[in-house]
Amino acid sequence: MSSTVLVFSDSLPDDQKARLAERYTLADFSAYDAPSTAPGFDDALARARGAIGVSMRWPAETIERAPHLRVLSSVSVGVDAYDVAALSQRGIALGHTPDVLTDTTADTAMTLLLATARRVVELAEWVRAGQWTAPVGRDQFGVNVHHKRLGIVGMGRIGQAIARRAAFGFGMEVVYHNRSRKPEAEDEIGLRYVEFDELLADADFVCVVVPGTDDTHHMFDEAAFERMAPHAIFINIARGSVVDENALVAALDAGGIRAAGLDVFQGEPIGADHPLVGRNDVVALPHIGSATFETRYDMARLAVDNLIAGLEGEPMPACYNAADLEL
Ligand SMILES: NC(=O)C1=CN([C@@H]2O[C@H](COP(=O)(O)OP(=O)(O)OC[C@H]3O[C@@H](n4cnc5c(N)ncnc54)[C@H](OP(=O)(O)O)[C@@H]3O)[C@@H](O)[C@H]2O)C=CC1
Ligand SMILES: O=C(O)C(=O)CO
Repeated sequence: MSSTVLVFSDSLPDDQKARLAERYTLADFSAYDAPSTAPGFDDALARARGAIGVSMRWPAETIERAPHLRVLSSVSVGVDAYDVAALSQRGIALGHTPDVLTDTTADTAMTLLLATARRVVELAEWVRAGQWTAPVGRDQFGVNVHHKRLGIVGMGRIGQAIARRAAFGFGMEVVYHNRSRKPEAEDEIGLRYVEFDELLADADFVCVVVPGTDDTHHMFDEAAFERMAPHAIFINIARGSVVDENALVAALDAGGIRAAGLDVFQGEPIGADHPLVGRNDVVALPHIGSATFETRYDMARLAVDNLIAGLEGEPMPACYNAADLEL
């Protein structure tokens, strides 16, 4: 009898799903927005040897109800939705999708930088509302991006891709803060390492691209926003959990920072009544960092590669907890 694979989101194109279907019995919950409450989910979880998808939380309690699970393959690079310790303890491999989304996510960060600085969304809406009745003046001016100082918090794969775009494309001075120094990136891109507080105080743009973990939870709190300059623009392409959203609203309201460009929020999806939506000093996007046809396809293919390799006992191309499993 073939192994059961649980598909828990609508993230696999047909050809990639077919690669799984020809090897395994699929328990396919991709039609459900909330698969974990769908009829038959608990039975499928109890049978599954593999699971693949994104945007569903896997706390220890869910993992416990999957006694046969060997491989959990996420169609994302971030693994904050999974209890990694509980997976590793059970010897379950966690696949993820680094690298294939790096450039696309960096492009989205630059989009937010430009959109906030040049007030693109606000002014496009202004045109659409028929308010462009005379040449623009100071009321419509933005601020320059080129040759300004960008502070990046989190100099990993995506942080470095953003830094290259900013330094080589826009002539920006890039400073960074990270858990560990990145000497090669410093040399290649011309980066300068600074302490977190110095970065906050001196940057014209602050962009965060760390993973969502206990350590990074509310890294951007009231004190962090207070250290930033009133002209500074804050960009979050990482996870909503890194920001205390009440503190961000307060900083914007008080003129403590100029604007924010946000791709991610604490509780996604958010509604039109969210305090960070509907204001001209915020560009709010629906978590589209990696959301292009090409990149989402590449992510799905890598996630399927991970799942098949893991279930067939071969090395997975990208196993997040490989080091834990070797212990
Ligand atoms: N908006 C979107 O659609 C997307 C969002 N993301 C988010 O971006 C994150 C980063 O992705 P990626 O660049 O590929 O990951 P990487 O692991 O390559 O980079 C993360 C960096 O953050 C650093 N870091 C981790 N914790 C801390 C901390 N407490 N303080 C300072 N630095 C820290 C790491 O340091 P060190 O090198 O020392 O380990 C690492 O350099 C993902 O985890 C995901 O949450 C990713 C893709 C799309
Ligand atoms: O991969 C991730 O972690 C995302 O947030 C979406 O691509």
